[in-house]
Amino acid sequence: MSRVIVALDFQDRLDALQLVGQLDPARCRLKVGKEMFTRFGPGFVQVLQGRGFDVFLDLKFHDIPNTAAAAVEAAADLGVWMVNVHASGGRHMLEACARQLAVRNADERPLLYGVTVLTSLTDNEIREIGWSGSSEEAVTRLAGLAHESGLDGVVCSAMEAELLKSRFGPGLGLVTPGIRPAFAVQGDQQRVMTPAKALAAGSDYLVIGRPITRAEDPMEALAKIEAEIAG
Ligand SMILES: O=C(O)c1cc(=O)[nH]c(=O)n1[C@@H]1O[C@H](COP(=O)(O)O)[C@@H](O)[C@H]1O
Repeated sequence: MSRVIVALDFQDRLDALQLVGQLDPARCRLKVGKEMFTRFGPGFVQVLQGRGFDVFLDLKFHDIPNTAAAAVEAAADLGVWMVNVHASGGRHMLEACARQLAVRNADERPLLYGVTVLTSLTDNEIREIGWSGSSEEAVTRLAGLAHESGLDGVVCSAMEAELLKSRFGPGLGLVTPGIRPAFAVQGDQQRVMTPAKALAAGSDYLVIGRPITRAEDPMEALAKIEAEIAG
């Protein structure tokens, strides 16, 4: 199964479905984030699932434990493959979310991932927020918290993947956005890496949006990424 997750960030439902119509569930999974979920709701996720795709519901929940756990439960009821929360929501929130899913059979619950430090943040911005240390230190701290709290993995930049795998071992899954093939522009992402380098560093899943979705020929872009990974 492919390790590519295509980020569907579209304003227009038909534009998104036109791309999805060209994609094969054996070649990628799909991510639905805040923009499309807010516009088109759970029905849109169900359409994608009906077409055979595993869906990563990327709503980055961050709230009091009771509310966050209930939101994670709603994602599980929707049947998504993966859901995420902000690891900075704290230990009690993370544990409550993990506990909420633990009552389900392993194959009947989504994977639960914790967002560490957004790939768009620089060390300067991290300091401005008030987190101590470099991005690597903040990511390691939050990944440790997520791991101890029973999450399946974390969302981080591929630049931290090697460090996290060596620190926490293969039991902590890594989803890495901020993937930029050589042919793509960096845009608002700061901590970026190419697909092949990210996998070599220890990423389990690559989240790739605009380099595919905004390419002149999205299928050609995906094929180039697959060739880079294979080669
Ligand atoms: O949780 C995420 O998926 C996420 C976390 C993060 O730190 N950085 C990040 O870019 N993302 C998401 O990954 C996608 C990246 O898209 P592109 O920058 O277009 O490849 C977007 O949908 C972001 O919302």
